[in-house]
Amino acid sequence: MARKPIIAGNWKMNKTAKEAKEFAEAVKNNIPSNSKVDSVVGSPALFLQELVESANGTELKISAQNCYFENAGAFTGETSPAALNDLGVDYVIIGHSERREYFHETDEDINKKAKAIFANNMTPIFCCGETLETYEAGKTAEWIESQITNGLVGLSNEQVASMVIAYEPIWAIGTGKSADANIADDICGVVRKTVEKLYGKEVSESVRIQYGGSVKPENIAEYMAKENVDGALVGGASLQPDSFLALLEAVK
Ligand SMILES: O=C(CO)COP(=O)(O)O
Repeated sequence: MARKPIIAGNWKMNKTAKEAKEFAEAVKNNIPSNSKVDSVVGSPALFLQELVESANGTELKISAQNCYFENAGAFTGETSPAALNDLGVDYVIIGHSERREYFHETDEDINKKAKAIFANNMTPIFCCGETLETYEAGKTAEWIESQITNGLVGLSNEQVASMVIAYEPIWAIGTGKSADANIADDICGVVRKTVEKLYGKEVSESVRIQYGGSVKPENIAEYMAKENVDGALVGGASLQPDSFLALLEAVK
């Protein structure tokens, strides 16, 4: 079964409401309408409602960048997955290395979030990736295996088959130092093998795996040409409409 490419922008903590709206207006009707690629924008929670309304009926899908694992209650400052689903959000990015590092999220938290996202009919974009130290020590494969094993525990075959996993080496995020496409393919292959070991071949052939880390319009084609890379999770180069659209156009 051919996997449909998926390009997701991760705006991180950027833009104002006005800028977010301008982006959606500029992009939503210019997405290649051949359905060759799923196009997603990951926005701060503040602008999700505006973006969902603006993108309604178009090819542009909207993602949150995080959520909590409970639907409601005394959790000051958190975002409810039930409320995200109610807004019309389709995807939620979880386990980004910035959240793991600055907000101390553990594999266990991320696993609970994955379950809560599925329970609320949305799709997780589950991030994994290693530090430069782990990479240089030659321990990337075992690190990724452990993040996947712990992060996906208890999910059903059907859920894992339908989700998106983003491999983002921390040393390539926002550094301009992207991982070589062969390295990205190798580690995305480790992700797929790990999924196969845990959930079987049918699931591993369905799950979509993105590479992330200094992807831009000029280099995205190199990654997309690789067997195990089904898309990209893009930070800086997803912020401007022209650049975001160029990423989509580059997917053949
Ligand atoms: O962290 C990333 C996307 O989630 C990658 O960010 P950059 O594309 O800015 O390197």
